[in-house]
Amino acid sequence: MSDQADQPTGAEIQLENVTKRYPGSAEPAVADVSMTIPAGKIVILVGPSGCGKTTTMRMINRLIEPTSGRITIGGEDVQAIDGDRLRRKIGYAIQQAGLFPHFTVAQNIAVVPGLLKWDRKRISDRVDELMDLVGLDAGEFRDRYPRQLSGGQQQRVGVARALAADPPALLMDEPFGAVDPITRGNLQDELLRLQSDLRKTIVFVTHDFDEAVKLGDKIAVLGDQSSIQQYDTPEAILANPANDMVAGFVGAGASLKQLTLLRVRDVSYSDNTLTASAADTTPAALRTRMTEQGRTYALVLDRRRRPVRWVHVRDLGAATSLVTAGRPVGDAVSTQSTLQDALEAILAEGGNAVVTGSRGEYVGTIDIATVTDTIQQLRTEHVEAGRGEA
Ligand SMILES: Nc1ncnc2c1ncn2[C@@H]1O[C@H](COP(=O)(O)OP(=O)(O)OP(=O)(O)O)[C@@H](O)[C@H]1O
Repeated sequence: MSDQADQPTGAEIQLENVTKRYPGSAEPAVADVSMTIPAGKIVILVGPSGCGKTTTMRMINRLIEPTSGRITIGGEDVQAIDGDRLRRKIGYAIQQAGLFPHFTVAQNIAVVPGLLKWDRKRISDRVDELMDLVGLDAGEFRDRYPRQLSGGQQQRVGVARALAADPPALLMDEPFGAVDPITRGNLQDELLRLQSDLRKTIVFVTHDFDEAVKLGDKIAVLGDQSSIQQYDTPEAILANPANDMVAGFVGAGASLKQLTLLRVRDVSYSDNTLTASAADTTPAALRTRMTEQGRTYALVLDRRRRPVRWVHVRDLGAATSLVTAGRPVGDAVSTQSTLQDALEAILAEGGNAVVTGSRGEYVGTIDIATVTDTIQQLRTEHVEAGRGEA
């Protein structure tokens, strides 16, 4: 949780009556859009294909020049900011990372610092610092080329590159659009973790409403020509879509989507599973403990208390070691995971999913009843909120 006293390092962005008319097009791509993007918040632009999300975003860093209207960052008109300063103020990350294929990871991250003519030592230190920040080992990845990285690793480099000059604002255009759903979930979690420290102003474009709900402090649902259909918190949009178009976007299962707003740490998961250390416990000793305590299942942990195997008491009679007894732990969730991720893990595991802490250590288990109770509670709150408004 971020401290209330934390000052955002981000700067407010304002769009005032911004219009973009591409040459030769009868209709503007973006028509008279005004919105305020608060400092230090993540604002998501979501809407159907072709509605003008990318055009709106790119006018902020002047990759596209508006036909009319005004855009300010930290109160300063972007038209008055020269190219170097604009790059220092606004980082940019795009789908498929957009890395230069013939540059190494380090050279890719160093692009903006290089343009800003930082000295070599400062650039090199910054590259190491950023790689660490986005969870890439500098020793291993610094000198690799983009093609030698997975999609998720490329996206991490893209985010590091966007952050290189420590800009107060970041523009992210479907940055996680091209990776598999699991990597995407991890990258989203990491962005939230980064943001809780960095508190940049982030404008994030996506097609995916679930991603918007998970990441956004506020969501702008856009219609044709970037017309703002609703601009509010995810909670408010899910609970009260402003019109049919927004309702269509929210789609079915609004209460399930609310599971992306809650984290495992917010609910009361249980921590009374019987655990045993694989290194120090024999199968026979564990069996005795389980029988004494009337337990059917136990969780085997490694030396660092990370969950490794589920064992049924029946598995232990013939087992020679806890390292191989029972079955491996499948999908685990962390305390930072959303309840939606937890639900998926519970379904995949067919019962309880293990909850781990920040170093992967066992902290508890979560089951389907915890999730259904939470959905029930959210429903009741909404019904009451709806009555309050009527
Ligand atoms: N360079 C251009 N010249 C002419 N028209 C353009 C140009 N770029 C975009 N457009 C048009 O402007 C409209 C908005 O495009 P934009 O890329 O901003 O939408 P988007 O919401 O980001 O779409 P998507 O989600 O498919 O990426 C579309 O109708 C598109 O065809």
